[in-house]
Amino acid sequence: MARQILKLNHISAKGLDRLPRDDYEIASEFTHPDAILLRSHKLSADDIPESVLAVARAGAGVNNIPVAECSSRGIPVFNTPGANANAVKELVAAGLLLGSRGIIEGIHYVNKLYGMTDMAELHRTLEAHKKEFKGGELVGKTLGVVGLGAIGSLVAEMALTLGMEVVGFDPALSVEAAWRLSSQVKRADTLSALFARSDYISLHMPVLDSTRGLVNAELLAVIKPGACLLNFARQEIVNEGALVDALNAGTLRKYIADFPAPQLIGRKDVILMPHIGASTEEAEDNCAIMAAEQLRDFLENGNIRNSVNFPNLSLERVSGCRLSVTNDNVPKILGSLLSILANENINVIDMLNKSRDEIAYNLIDIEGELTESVLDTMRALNGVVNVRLIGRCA
Ligand SMILES: NC(=O)c1ccc[n+]([C@@H]2O[C@H](COP(=O)([O-])OP(=O)(O)OC[C@H]3O[C@@H](n4cnc5c(N)ncnc54)[C@H](O)[C@@H]3O)[C@@H](O)[C@H]2O)c1
Ligand SMILES: O=C(O)[C@H](O)COP(=O)(O)O
Repeated sequence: MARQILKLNHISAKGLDRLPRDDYEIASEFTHPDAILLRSHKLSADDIPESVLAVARAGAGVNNIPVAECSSRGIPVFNTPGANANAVKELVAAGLLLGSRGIIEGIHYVNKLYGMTDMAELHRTLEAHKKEFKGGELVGKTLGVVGLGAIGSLVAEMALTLGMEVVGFDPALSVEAAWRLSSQVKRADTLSALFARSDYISLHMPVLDSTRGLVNAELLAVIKPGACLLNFARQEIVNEGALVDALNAGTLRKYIADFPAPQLIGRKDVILMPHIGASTEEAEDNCAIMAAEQLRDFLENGNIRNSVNFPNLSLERVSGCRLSVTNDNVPKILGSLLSILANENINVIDMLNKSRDEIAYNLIDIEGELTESVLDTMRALNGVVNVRLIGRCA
């Protein structure tokens, strides 16, 4: 029977093609879907039917998904790290230019001259007014990059090529991300230090309990006067009241963001875009392909790549018959599972077990006949969250 994928956003056809239609049905409504594929759709725990085995986010941020609830139900949540990073980097480059030059104001001014038909008069008018749109250059200015992951590291690199000084802050920098980073990126010891010395600040961290409202009145009070803040990460990271106060006080010269909010729209010192950081053909294809492939590998093999709540784990198939078991990360459960199999004379020919926080996940390749009642015995074990039989047993 074909697996059913509930698709809650537009997903690029190139990604959906990775789920062959003979084996997968894809639609925006199913009562008992096997998995959910989405982008920024706000998913609540109540919207996830019991049948769902996995949730795949074609994109980076997972703050629209109830990840903790998924973890307690044994549902891995996947995302696509880095797949849209270049698209965001390019928009940040545009943001830096919009923040340094009178480009938007200049374009508005020219549009207002619609109907001026005399070329000489048009020329005179433009030349007389262009001083109103003078800007500054980026070269030699300092960009502070907050969060040096997939996007932040590309933004840092891009700014260096524009001749900017780059200072970075990331308290949880992974070793892999550190290797990617140019040695020219200077390290700020604290966020306040970064805010105090940067002419431009670009945010590139996820929304977490630790980052929600992180850019607050205290931080904005130490910002270098006349600095420009770019937010292509998430609105929730910036305290809106404190932001408006800093703009009104003139300490923050400009706010450029991908997340419009009612009290920011229409301000001269704010440039807002409609959450288009990842809206390029290339990024949409990359994210959709990665999400679909990860989902398929999980549904067909139990392998886990790029999950935000489960351990990453991949085991080559040596038999047609595989068990995937999710359990609480406590002692003795794996032993009990293996005893049940041994008592049934079922041979384990390969297995892998990994844990992450409170979750342990196992792939167990077996030989022998496995009945539904054995599976139920395993499911009934204290601490076992779910047991799935993948493939057919002999
Ligand atoms: N505007 C858009 O369309 C768009 C597109 C993609 C991603 N995003 C947002 O950008 C975020 C980052 O994406 P990414 O692909 O670079 O993710 P990533 O996981 O590769 O990098 C995030 C980095 O933030 C760091 N970090 C965590 N807490 C921090 C803190 N308190 N201070 C500083 N750094 C901290 C992490 O250590 C990590 O290195 C996403 O979570 C998403 O919210 C927006
Ligand atoms: O976190 C992300 O990947 C971005 O915010 C992109 O969101 P989107 O897929 O809805 O454009």
